[in-house]
Amino acid sequence: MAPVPISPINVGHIDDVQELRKARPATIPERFVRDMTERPTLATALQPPDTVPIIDFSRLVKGNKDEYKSEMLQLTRACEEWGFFQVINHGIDLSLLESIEKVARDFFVLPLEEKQKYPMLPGTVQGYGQAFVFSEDQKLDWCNMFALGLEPHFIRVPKLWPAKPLKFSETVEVYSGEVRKLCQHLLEYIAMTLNLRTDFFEEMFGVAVQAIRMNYYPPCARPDLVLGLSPHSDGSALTVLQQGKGGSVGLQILKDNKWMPIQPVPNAFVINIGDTLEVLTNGKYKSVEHRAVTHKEKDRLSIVTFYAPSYEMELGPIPELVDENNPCKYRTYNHGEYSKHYVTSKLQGKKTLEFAKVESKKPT
Ligand SMILES: COC(=O)C(/C=C/C1=C(C)CCCC1(C)C)=C/O[C@H]1C=C(C)C(=O)O1
Ligand SMILES: O=C(O)CCC(=O)C(=O)O
Ligand SMILES: [Fe+2]
Repeated sequence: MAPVPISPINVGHIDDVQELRKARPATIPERFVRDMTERPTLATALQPPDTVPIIDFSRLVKGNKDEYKSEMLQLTRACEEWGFFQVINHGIDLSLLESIEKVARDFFVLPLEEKQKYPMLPGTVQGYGQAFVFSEDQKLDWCNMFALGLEPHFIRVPKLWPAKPLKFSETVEVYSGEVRKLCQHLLEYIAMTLNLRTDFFEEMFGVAVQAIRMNYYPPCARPDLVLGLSPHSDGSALTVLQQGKGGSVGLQILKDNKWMPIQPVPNAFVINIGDTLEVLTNGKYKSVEHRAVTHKEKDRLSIVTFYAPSYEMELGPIPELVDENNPCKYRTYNHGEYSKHYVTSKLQGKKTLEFAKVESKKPT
């Protein structure tokens, strides 16, 4: 008899949340019910002008001098004070945003047996399932995920690329190419806000790592008890998030110790600074903790692109951004090692970034 592969990780049985929703159990299974302190009851609506900055990308690319200057100031403020911003007029064809949303939705509505042909195995982050689950007693997110590594090609797992819907792979390729260019351009402007050469990050990153994750949050009868996605910061340099049309307001960021919702802006991308940019800028720009919550009647879809340096890169604070007033907060490490650490740790606020922190000197 062929040996049965033994996984060192025992995650127990993970219910598929779309199937749970269909079955409508009288109570929410215990594994999804959060401890009191984690329950999403405390969101405070952001009041204008205290909302996540909106960057008009077209004013950066082809605005007049004044428009360019004021947009660059907004971008600097967004990176320094928020770690999140929304980008409008980004230049990506709106029909492509519609197409990716359609193939993502069409994928999630497929029968479970079809989706399970592409399983996200315990301890891995690609395919269909729930990522970041490492033990039987870990609470689960009210979310189904489908993720693929895209660039460089060696991170691709071809057997996880779905045959259905028919246009899935083609759409992901075209969409990801466009989002990659957007990331490269955003990093050029971000470099300029730091008085670095425009091509600083492009040169430093080598062949950047890129991955896509589609998150589907079905409605939940008790949104007050569960989380769509656990609090975390992203390990990437930049993350580009597209919120599906007509979905619930689900993304929340931790601002001044309070959870605040991000109102979707039609056709905009939500951009956030990941751990890697926090390290490179020596904490001048921060990766901000965020989470997703669910809704009683509405579902929600998000399509997320992670953009990060090559795994080979040795990474630490950029020397120009370290001085007496801002002493070095992070050590130098290999990005591949950080990626491994990130994907083998559960989502837990900003805990994974402790990997990179310089030990603080104990008072003598
Ligand atoms: C919440 O974050 C993630 O799911 C995630 C995973 C990304 C990846 C894949 C889905 C496929 C293989 C590559 C990669 C690890 C990038 C976050 O990605 C961040 C974390 C690190 C580190 C990073 O580089 O991007
Ligand atoms: O769905 C969302 O809005 C949040 C998704 C997210 O933070 C992630 O996938 O890393
Ligand atoms: Fe995230």
